[in-house]
Amino acid sequence: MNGPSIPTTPTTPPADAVLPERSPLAPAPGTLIGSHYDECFGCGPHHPQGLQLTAVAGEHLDVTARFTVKPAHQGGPGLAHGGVLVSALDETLGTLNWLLGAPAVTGRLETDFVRPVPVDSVLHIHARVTGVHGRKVYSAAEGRIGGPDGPVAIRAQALFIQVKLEHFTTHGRPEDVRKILDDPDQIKRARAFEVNP
Ligand SMILES: CCCCCCCC/C=C\CCCCCCCC(=O)SCCNC(=O)CCNC(=O)[C@H](O)C(C)(C)COP(=O)(O)OP(=O)(O)OC[C@H]1O[C@@H](n2cnc3c(N)ncnc32)[C@H](O)[C@@H]1OP(=O)(O)O
Repeated sequence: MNGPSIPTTPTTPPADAVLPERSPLAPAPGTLIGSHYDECFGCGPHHPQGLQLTAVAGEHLDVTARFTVKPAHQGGPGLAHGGVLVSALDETLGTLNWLLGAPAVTGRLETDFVRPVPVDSVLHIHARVTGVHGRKVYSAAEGRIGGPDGPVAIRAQALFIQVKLEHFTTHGRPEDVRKILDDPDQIKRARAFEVNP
């Protein structure tokens, strides 16, 4: 008999997916994409144990990001933990949604670990949208070490699903949601999405 069903939806875009224009609200090419939430594990500047990843908007529907592997990120001795690297790619892929002007969450993320990443390495990440189909955003990323043109250490393909802001207000722990709603700066960032959902 068959075992439990495993989701097999591919993360490559279907033939009728489109590559939309950048949102008019997208950060200009070459500018830093600010953190979407100060306490985000991936990009929050106020998260002391977080990855504190910074991402810069590309010319098209693409971003570049840098992540420095610290001793706290070890899996094997002196080597980055694979799950931490996946988080860095997930976060970078998430920043693509600023270019599309609509919030989205990861539905599926497939990763190839190509070579080990030592502590102190800078992972140079490039991520791009590969297609949009309704609420589904298809994307891909690779992380290189030794420089932006160095060898690929990790690559991923993802499917993000666009959601309304209520996704966060409904499901988040109430005290954290309340803190955001009480912070005019954070609201401004969230509102940037609402103008062009
Ligand atoms: C004023 C408020 C202030 C708030 C401020 C906040 C602003 C923040 C802004 C931006 C934050 C970005 C944060 C980035 C952080 C990095 C990214 C992450 O790590 S995100 C966390 C990890 N991901 C999750 O926690 C998702 C958990 N899953 C879900 O919530 C649902 O399953 C969801 C939304 C993904 C889908 O649920 P459905 O009910 O909306 O939609 P259905 O109908 O199930 O799916 C739509 C289509 O997508 C496919 N799909 C869904 N999940 C799939 C999967 N896992 N694999 C393959 N296909 C999937 C389905 O087959 C369907 O396809 P067909 O339209 O029928 O062709």
